[in-house]
This record gives sequence, structure tokens and C-alpha cells, in this order.
Amino acid sequence: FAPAATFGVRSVAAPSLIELDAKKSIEDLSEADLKGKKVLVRCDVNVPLDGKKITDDTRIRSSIPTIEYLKSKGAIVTVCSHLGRPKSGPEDKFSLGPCAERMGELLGQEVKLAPDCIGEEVAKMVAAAKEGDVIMLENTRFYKEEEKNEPAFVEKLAAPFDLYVNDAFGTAHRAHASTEGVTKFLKPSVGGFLLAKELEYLDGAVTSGKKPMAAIVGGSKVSSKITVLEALLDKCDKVIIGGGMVFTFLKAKGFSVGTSLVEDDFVDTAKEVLAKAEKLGKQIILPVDIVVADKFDKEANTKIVSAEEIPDGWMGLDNGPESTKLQKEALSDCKTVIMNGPMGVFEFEKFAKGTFDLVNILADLTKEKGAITIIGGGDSVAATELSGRAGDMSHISTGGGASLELLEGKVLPGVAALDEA
Ligand SMILES: Nc1ncnc2c1ncn2[C@@H]1O[C@H](COP(=O)(O)OP(=O)(O)O)[C@@H](O)[C@H]1O
Ligand SMILES: O=C(OP(=O)(O)O)[C@H](O)COP(=O)(O)O
Repeated sequence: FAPAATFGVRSVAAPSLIELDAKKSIEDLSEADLKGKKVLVRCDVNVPLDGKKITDDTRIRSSIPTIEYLKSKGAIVTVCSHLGRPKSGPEDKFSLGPCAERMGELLGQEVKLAPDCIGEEVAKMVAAAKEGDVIMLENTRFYKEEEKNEPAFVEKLAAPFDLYVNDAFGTAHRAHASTEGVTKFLKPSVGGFLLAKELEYLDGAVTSGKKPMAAIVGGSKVSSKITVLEALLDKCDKVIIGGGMVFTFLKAKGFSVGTSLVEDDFVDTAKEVLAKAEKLGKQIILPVDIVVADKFDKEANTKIVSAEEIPDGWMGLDNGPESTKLQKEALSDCKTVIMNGPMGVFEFEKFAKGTFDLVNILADLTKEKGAITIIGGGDSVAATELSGRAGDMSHISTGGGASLELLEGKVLPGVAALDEA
């Protein structure tokens, strides 16, 4: 790996996809390394919420083995994570309270929520904790310095701890204070079980993935994910675009998109992606019909329109049935499929069909044709669990953007920054 200091906010290309064996894991630590030691564990407990109710706890459940292991070795465990994308400081709706409570239920012990992620109160709580205790710090993104990876903040975050474990696969593509910066202040800095499991599976599936290979990219994080698409065209035979990602592409093609989600700054990127696909002779499958709504509401009035004729004042919130047919046809010969991002606002029943139908298509592809299907991302996994077909997929990944960047051939900064084995 290149030295961590050379990594920016996004990951960088590397000659080999993942040199996991080159990185230290918690299993490389001795009893003495852990007994009575204060361990900062970076998890990704960025779960989907309906108010304060967790609608899918996959990411929390996946974090448990590493925490149990550390406890069993007599460590004092403190978990940190972000939740959502708070814009300006602490906001109650982004509090990690529900995650601490759920983690406590899963561990069968209290997980105390610290009032902050840095500062005196946190230091006191950690100092007073006993072997086997688990504390959760409040949302690291309540400080803008987290995403900026500012050394002064990193130092404060690291201060109460002896060592660091990164188990946040879902955030490993971000070079943030709690995923990358902190490794410069805490030694050893090692990977946890979830991180290792994800990298191991995805490395195999991607480097020796059978062709034809397809990537399905939807959801609402347009600017995060549109930049990955160009590179994905090199790896994949087909790219299916859905969800909120669609409208930036439709705009790039010159169609009107009503009040749909569009990131105007990325219309040119969409044009470049379309041009590259044409040059390479790769298929980009965009929806041909869209379920539109007169407002963003579960009770909105809806109708199905051509993707080329979204009326003024209406917003696209799901794929239409003809689009699903096209997707099914395109996927029918694929041997490896990776999906990140739902096809519509599946949280509202009226806009869930495009996502659930596609999930069924993928599950059938695995069951009936033996295709490798990988579903990644908090909301994509939530939708797959909700549909009851999660068990029929080859792999449910806790990382969406992280999986896509791996598929793209990048080394993730959260992994690159860990100690060499
Ligand atoms: N057409 C759309 N317009 C607005 N939001 C959408 C649209 N389609 C899907 N979404 C939203 O995208 C969100 C998930 O996006 P994202 O975070 O990128 O996926 P994941 O968590 O699987 O990585 C969901 O909450 C869903 O409601
Ligand atoms: O949910 C996440 O990513 P994902 O939606 O790509 O799976 C991770 O927690 C990272 O969150 P971020 O995209 O706000 O940095």
C-alpha cells in the first residue's frame, strides 16, 4: 500500500485490489495487548431509521463479533461511528442513542452512550470503565473536523485510548478522522472481523468474478456514486442505473425531469459516463418509464410516465414496470451482479415495487442460475431484508459505496491506514 498520508478523501488506485494479508488484524494481537486496554473500535452503525426506530439492524448485528472478541480478552471497549449526514453540529435526530440501545440488547449488557465523541466527559467515562464494559461515543459527524480529518480533532478523539480497531467496512472508503486519521495516533491500529470478512468475500467475487458482470447503482447519494460509474464501465459489462441517480442522467440526455432529485453539478459527469459507455460498447440501462408523484409523501398522487416526458411539477420516485422488464432481460445472462442503492423510495409503499421486483429478479438469478449476487449499502440491505429474499443472495454487504470502490479497483483508505502485519 501507498503511505496513508497520500490518501485524500477518496481512495486511490492500487496495483493489487486488496492486500488484506498485509494488514494487521485483531487476531494478531496478544492477550497482553488487549487485557485491561482501552480500545477504540470504529464501527459503521449508520442504520436506516424511521424517527428513532431502527428499520434494519444489519450493521449493528454485524459489528457484534469483534466487540464480543475484545470483551472476551478483557478489553475496555468504546465504539465510535457516524450516523447519517448531519450538516451543522449536533442534531437529536442523528443521535446514536437508538444504536447504543440496540447494541446493548444484542450484547446482553448496557452500552452507555457518551454525550459527545471527544472531551472531558468522554475521558472520564472511559477512565471509569471496567474490563468487558462497552461505551458508545456520540456521532463523530457532529464535528465537521471528522470529515475534514483534522489532526487536532483526531488527537482529541484518540486521547482516551490505547489502541484502535477498524471494523467499519461501510465507511472504509472515507478518509475521515475516525477511519483514517486516528491510526496515526493509536498504535497498534488493526482491522476487525467484519472488515476482514467483507474484504475477503468481495475480493474473491470481484477479482475472479465470472462474466458477464453487472453493476446496479441507485439510491440518493448521486454525487458520491456517479463518480464511480466511469471506472465501473471498465470492470462491468453492463451498468444499470436506477433510483435518484436516474434524473441527472435524463437531464444529461436533454429530457425534462420535473422536480426529481438532480445534482446539476454532475450533469457533465453523467454525459461523460454515457460517452464512455458508447465508446467501449458497454450497455448502460436507464429506466424507460417512471412512477412520478406530485409530492414527496407516502400519500402522494402518482402516475406512470415515459422517462422522456416527466411533467413539470412531478418527481420521479420509482422505476416503472417496463424498466423492470428491461432490467430483467439485461441481467438474465449475468454471472456476477453487484447492487448498491434502491430503485425507488421503497420506504413508501407506492414507490417500493421497482426495488422489490429487482430484488426478486436477483434472488431468482442466484437460486435458478447460480449467479453471484451481492447487495451492498444500508438502505439496499434494508430493502432486501424487508422483501424476505436476503437469504437467497450470495452476499449481503454492509458497505454500498465501499463495495463499489472495491469493484472499481481501489484500495480503501480505512484499510490502507492500518498497521502492516
Ligand atoms: N427517485 C428517488 N428520489 C429520491 N430518493 C430516492 C429515489 N430512489 C431512491 N431514493 C432513496 O435513496 C435512499 C438510499 O440511497 P443510498 O444511501 O445511496 O443507498 P444505500 O444505503 O443502499 O447505499 C433511500 O432512502 C431511498 O428512499
Ligand atoms: O451508508 C453508508 O454508505 P452506503 O450508503 O454507500 O452504504 C456509509 O455509512 C457511509 O456513509 P456516507 O456515504 O455518508 O459517508
